[in-house]
Amino acid sequence: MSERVGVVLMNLGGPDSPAAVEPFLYNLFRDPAIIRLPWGLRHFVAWMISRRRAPLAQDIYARLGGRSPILPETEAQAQALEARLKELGMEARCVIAMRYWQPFAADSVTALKAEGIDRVVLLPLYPQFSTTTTASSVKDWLSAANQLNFKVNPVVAGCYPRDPHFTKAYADRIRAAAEAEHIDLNGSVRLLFSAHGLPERIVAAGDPYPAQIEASVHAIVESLGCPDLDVQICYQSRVGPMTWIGPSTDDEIARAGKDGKGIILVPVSFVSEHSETLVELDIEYRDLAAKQAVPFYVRVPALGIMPKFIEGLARQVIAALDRRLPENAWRCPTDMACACRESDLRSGIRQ
Ligand SMILES: C=CC1=C(C)c2cc3[nH]c(cc4nc(cc5[nH]c(cc1n2)c(C)c5CCC(=O)O)C(CCC(=O)O)=C4C)c(C)c3C=C
Ligand SMILES: [Fe+2]
Ligand SMILES: [Fe+2]
Repeated sequence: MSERVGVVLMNLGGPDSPAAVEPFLYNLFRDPAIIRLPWGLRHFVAWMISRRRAPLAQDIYARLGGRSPILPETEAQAQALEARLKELGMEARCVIAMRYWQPFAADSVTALKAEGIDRVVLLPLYPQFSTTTTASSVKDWLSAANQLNFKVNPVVAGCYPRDPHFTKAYADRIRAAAEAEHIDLNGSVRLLFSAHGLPERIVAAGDPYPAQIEASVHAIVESLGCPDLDVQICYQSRVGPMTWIGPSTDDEIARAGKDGKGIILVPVSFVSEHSETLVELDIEYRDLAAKQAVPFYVRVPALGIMPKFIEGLARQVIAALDRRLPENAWRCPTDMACACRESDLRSGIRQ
């Protein structure tokens, strides 16, 4: 009998109602990958921060009708991936595990168990590895599988910061946006590659995320093939009083205004739309760009179900299944094509 394959698409998740905002934030801040404190203190701090931040976050989600679109976007990606894998000759069941809101890892384990799945591929929808995202999601899933006595030895597909399908898909998005707005990429325009930020101390502890963001940006720019492109990486979504890596997206928007440069903004760390693209980028930063007299501000859409991107995911899945790893082993699946180091990934997963 042939093996039954399950693919788990992993993302951060988002609240599905105004009442879900505070518990979603609590789940996020009690994650040891985000707040590195002992258990009791971490839960207390998580409770405090989530209570304090909830009203502000509720206002953000109110602009999206009270809920994050990240789950429907991920469901569409799961469906598209399942269909593409089928075309490639692989019958696979694609399910979703969100890190901080439902469906949780345990829900995906229950679904796969009920279907008698015996091979599992974990597919983080984070192209660039971070201990706060990829490693946290994988650890969370392994722990749910263990608790529910689901005895499979999953393989992890990703990170894929330089995957040619992923990077060419963003290059296509940039070209399409420039064409639609009649913008000459060699003219007075700056490409702002805006990635979700990280606290500096997480990077100082060895997180390879900024290096992988740079790897993605280099590959995207290379595939655009415009030698005189004006390119800048920046980091958005700062939360709380910590020092975050920079430069910040708002500072870079102000600098573009001073330089008289229009902006094409590329949300390079995200593959779907949610509050940080639809509110932060499309409303808050657009307003800021207008205030800073930036000549134009065009935001490139996230990849969603773009066929080139889904093709890349399908290939990641197939490649991961070809690598039969020993129990609990982790190897950077992108090997030579990837900027991360195996040792960083190990410490990220095992922390
Ligand atoms: C210390 C806090 C946070 C770190 C570190 C962090 C890393 C990180 N997050 C994403 C992707 C997403 N984050 C999203 C929302 C979100 N993130 C934080 C905090 C940290 N993230 C908060 C408090 C929130 C909630 C919204 C808010 O209150 O501002 C989301 C969107 C969820 C949605 O709208 O559906 C995504 C996606 C990455 C890629 C990352 C590190 C690499
Ligand atoms: Fe975040
Ligand atoms: Fe990697």
